[in-house]
Amino acid sequence: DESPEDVETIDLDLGSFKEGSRTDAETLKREEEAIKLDGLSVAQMKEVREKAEKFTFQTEVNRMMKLIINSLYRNKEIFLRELISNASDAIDKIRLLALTNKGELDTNPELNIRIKADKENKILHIMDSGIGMTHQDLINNLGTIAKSGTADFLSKMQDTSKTESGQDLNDMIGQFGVGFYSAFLVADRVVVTTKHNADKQYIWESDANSFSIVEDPRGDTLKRGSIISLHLKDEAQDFLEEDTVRELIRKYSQFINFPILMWSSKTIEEDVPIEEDSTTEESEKAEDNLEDSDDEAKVEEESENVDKPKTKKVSKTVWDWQLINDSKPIWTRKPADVTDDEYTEFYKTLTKDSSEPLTHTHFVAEGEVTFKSLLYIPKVQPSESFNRYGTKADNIKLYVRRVFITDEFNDMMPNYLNFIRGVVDSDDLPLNVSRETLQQHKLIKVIKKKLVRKVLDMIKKIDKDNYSKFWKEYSTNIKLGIMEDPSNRSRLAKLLRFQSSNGKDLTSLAEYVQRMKAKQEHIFFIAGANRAEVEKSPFVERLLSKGYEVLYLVEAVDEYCISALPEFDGKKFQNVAKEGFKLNESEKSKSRFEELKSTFEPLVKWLNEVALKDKILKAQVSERLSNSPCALVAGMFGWTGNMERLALSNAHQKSDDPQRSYYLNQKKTLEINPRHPLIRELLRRVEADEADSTAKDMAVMMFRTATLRSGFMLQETSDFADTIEKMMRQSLGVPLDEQIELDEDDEDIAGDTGNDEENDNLSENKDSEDDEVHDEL
Ligand SMILES: Nc1ncnc2c1ncn2[C@@H]1O[C@H](COP(=O)(O)OP(=O)(O)OP(=O)(O)O)[C@@H](O)[C@H]1O
Repeated sequence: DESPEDVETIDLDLGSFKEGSRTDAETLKREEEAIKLDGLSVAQMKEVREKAEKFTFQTEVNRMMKLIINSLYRNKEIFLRELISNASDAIDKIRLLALTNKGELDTNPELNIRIKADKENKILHIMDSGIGMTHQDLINNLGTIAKSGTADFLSKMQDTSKTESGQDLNDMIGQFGVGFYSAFLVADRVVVTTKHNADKQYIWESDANSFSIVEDPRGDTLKRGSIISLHLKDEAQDFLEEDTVRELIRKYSQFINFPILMWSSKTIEEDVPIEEDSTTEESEKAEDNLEDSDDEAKVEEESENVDKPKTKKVSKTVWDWQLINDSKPIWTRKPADVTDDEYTEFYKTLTKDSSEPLTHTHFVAEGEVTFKSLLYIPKVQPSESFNRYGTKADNIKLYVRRVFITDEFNDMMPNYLNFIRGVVDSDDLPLNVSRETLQQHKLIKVIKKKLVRKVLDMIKKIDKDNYSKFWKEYSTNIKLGIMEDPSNRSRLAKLLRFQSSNGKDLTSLAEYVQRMKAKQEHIFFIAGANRAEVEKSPFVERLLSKGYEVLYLVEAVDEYCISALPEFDGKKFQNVAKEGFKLNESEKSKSRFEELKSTFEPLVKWLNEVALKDKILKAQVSERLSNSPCALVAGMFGWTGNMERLALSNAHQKSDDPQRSYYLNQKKTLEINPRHPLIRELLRRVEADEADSTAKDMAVMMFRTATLRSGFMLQETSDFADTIEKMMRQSLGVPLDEQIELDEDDEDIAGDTGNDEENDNLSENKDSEDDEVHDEL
């Protein structure tokens, strides 16, 4: 329903800028004044400083300032990215307000960001016509840290003792951006002049130790917006150079959606009339306009037409606001016109990630709602992502008709896809409603649904090499998706990869199905802690020896994930550690199996009714075992040993949770291997004498080893150990009744064998069992 080629080009209707259009002398003058704070007379300046209210920074800000000021951070240039990004946010804010109250823009209808270097005074000014700050905003925003990003930054700093080394700090400054305060990377004094529609114009000033605020004695010169004026440190003078600044804007801020203008000089050629007798005067005048001495003045005589006044061409330097960026949003451009580099650079600006993305998709969706979108998959997701799973993530920016609305609709993506970064822009959503109303809008639901489809599509298209990188990073997300998003289950299932008995490489389910044997009906899998364990599990023995492929599910989430997946490509899944296992074999082997079943009927009956009566759900002859004598099989809806292990290690589960104890105490089926000599011997003994006590002991022993081998937790460990020790006595020829030698000193505590200490944490009904131990010994 959508082809990227259809992305149409739309011009920004707000905030567009035509070079050379800013010639209005009065506006320029106003800006000049505002920019030149230092242009205040000495007397004015003194008065301003005396009147100013003094403030101290919040402790956290102080700490951050110290870190920033003293940092050896090399990449100081990011300050410009941060300030431009703040300026852009401020313009976004006023534009958003203007959607519901048009009058807000009247105070200053032009929306742009301007940069001006004042070489003489060593000040770099960053101006915006954004929302501005009220007196209270200045205190709140530029004196405290509110945003989570910065708070995270500080807490990380605290966590890492290594930060003294500088290296980690470097990484962190880069990663977190640190916002406004990064101004102090390059400036020792920062002055913010600002005008908000709801307040007067103020001057905020700080030397990084404290700050002051005062009403601007010049009154309202800005009309609306802010100027951040950086008094550059000696070592940061390079940021006054036009070329340096222009390069930085291109590098970090080329995708800002508002015009960024720079006060720049350029050399133009001008025709200047030559008046016979005033030539010298003219060239002097031209000379006056030239700021640089290397400008040449060329004179061309116009010889042909004598009637026309003679002119000469003069190159001169003129200053004007020059547009630096292409503020047409990248997602509104045709994909064919956007280079890979541009996609990467946009991603970096969007995310502050320093590496390139794994992949992206750029599309326009049509139908019930039309929208354009550009989505990315980062190479890695933050390591703490799963700890914050399900909490809000502001990774998708929503625009309506190129106007930034919010990145706080935190459910634009389902939880399992909240690593996706990008933008969505629709013309079909209403602009003049509150965000809350918008969030409930029915079209938002449609957009969300389509976004998920497009993301899954993008993932499907990742090539083989990159897919393994993707899988390494995001496999758990996809598996959680299977559990959480039934409507996309089959799409997600195609993305799954598992280890398998087929080889070392991961396999997709489709590949598994292709390799299935002719009569094989099920996709076989076993779940466990790791490959080595599941490979040796009794449950896979016979399958493997008969050449069936078994999927090895060795991640914690795997077994839950597959339980949520009823089938793939019409094939049901069979957990080989659970009941219901059948091999679809030839008639001959079927009848042989029936024979075995009847042969072993007496043993099965005896196990069920005598030897293991209270321990197992039932005993039965196994189809799956080949080397092990027996195995313990979970019920169709019960927990396998793997599930049990996971449930017990899950810190969130309470030990008195009724569901948990229900599962833990569920009895399992004991499967016996009719081909195994131990089982055959047991059958022989039981047939000879149902009351054979050794046979009974051995049956209990087999049940317990099967419990362990099948990955379950053994409840009666102490008893188990005692039985083994008893068998050890027998093998070594030590009489069962031979007593433990006692030290003379120990005699008074002879009753205490010390046994319980070893088994303390394992034994559930320790007391009663210890009593038994004493009796036997
Ligand atoms: N040019 C500006 N115009 C209006 N308000 C601004 C401007 N610059 C900063 N602010 C205000 O100061 C606040 C603090 O800015 P800062 O850059 O430290 O953090 P942030 O932008 O909120 O977070 P981050 O930079 O981590 O995205 C901003 O949230 C904003 O309210």
